[in-house]
Amino acid sequence: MENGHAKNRVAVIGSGNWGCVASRLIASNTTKLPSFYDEVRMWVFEEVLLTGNKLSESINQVNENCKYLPGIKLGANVIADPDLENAVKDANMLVFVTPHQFVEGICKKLVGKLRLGAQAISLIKGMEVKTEGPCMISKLITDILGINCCVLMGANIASEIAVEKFSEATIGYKKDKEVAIRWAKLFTMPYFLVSIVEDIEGVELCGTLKNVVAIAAGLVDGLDMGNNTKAAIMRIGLREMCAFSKLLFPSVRDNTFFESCGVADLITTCLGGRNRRVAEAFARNGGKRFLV
Ligand SMILES: NC(=O)C1=CN([C@@H]2O[C@H](COP(=O)(O)OP(=O)(O)OC[C@H]3O[C@@H](n4cnc5c(N)ncnc54)[C@H](O)[C@@H]3O)[C@@H](O)[C@H]2O)C=CC1
Ligand SMILES: O=C(CO)COP(=O)(O)O
Repeated sequence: MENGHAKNRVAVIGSGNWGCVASRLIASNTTKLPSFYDEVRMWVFEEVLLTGNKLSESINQVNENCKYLPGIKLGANVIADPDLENAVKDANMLVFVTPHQFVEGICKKLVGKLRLGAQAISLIKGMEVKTEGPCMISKLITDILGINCCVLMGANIASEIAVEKFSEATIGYKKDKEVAIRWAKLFTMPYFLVSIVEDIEGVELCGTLKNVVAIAAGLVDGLDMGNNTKAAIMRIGLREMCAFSKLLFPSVRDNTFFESCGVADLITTCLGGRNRRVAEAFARNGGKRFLV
């Protein structure tokens, strides 16, 4: 019990590289925090592995996601569940961490299936671009499901956090600070420090737009243009991220760009992210498509 409230139960929607690492972080904390049930249900988009086994069954057998995060134990209290409705039905704290293009479909399947008073957080870096204009993923979740949704973004290359190398993250929230603090408690570890800022749009736009800059940085690498050019791309990119964010949401704060979600995520993704790697490979391949 915390402040007279019932215990919290967490479900994670997504089980890719970051989804598994986030589940591992959360599961480590739920066993220590009395205000949370230990068990963390992790929804798995079911796939059949080359061995013929189902991914969800394999995760539960070896406590590892051999496809998206091989070699890392998730914690015995992480239960993989391929049934979306079953995975979320008892949870009051929902963590969305899938590639952005699947969120709308997932949310539509969950309408009317959630616990009353459920809260969400999105770890998804991306946005939906609709004919009416761009729509942030947290807003999509709120609009479809009618629930409050925070965001967690930051310099968070999942494979590094999986082996407990130090990093920071930023939670963006709208008005409800108490809920943001509850999310921060759930994610914080000695090697994963989380701050909260009341600028949900700023935080989420940082996590989305830095990917565009990282693609440019990867092209610079692929064309062997050097570190000075890459630094210039990052500096100009950060300035453009800030200007574009304020054009979309005038409430976005300058300080947000100095949090982990801003300049730090921009740097780590331009150095080591998958967006950078794909762009470098594209440039080295003479600008032609290639198989990964
Ligand atoms: N990997 C990383 O280092 C980080 C990733 N992120 C963000 O987290 C989000 C999720 O990325 P990852 O966990 O890395 O995923 P991933 O890129 O490792 O894996 C893709 C996931 O999508 C699932 N999937 C495939 N088809 C699907 C469908 N039709 N419906 C639903 N799910 C389907 C796969 O089963 C797999 O779980 C993305 O928005 C990414 O930008 C954020 C921070 C770090
Ligand atoms: O968001 C990330 C690090 O914070 C990971 O970026 P990539 O998806 O480009 O690997």
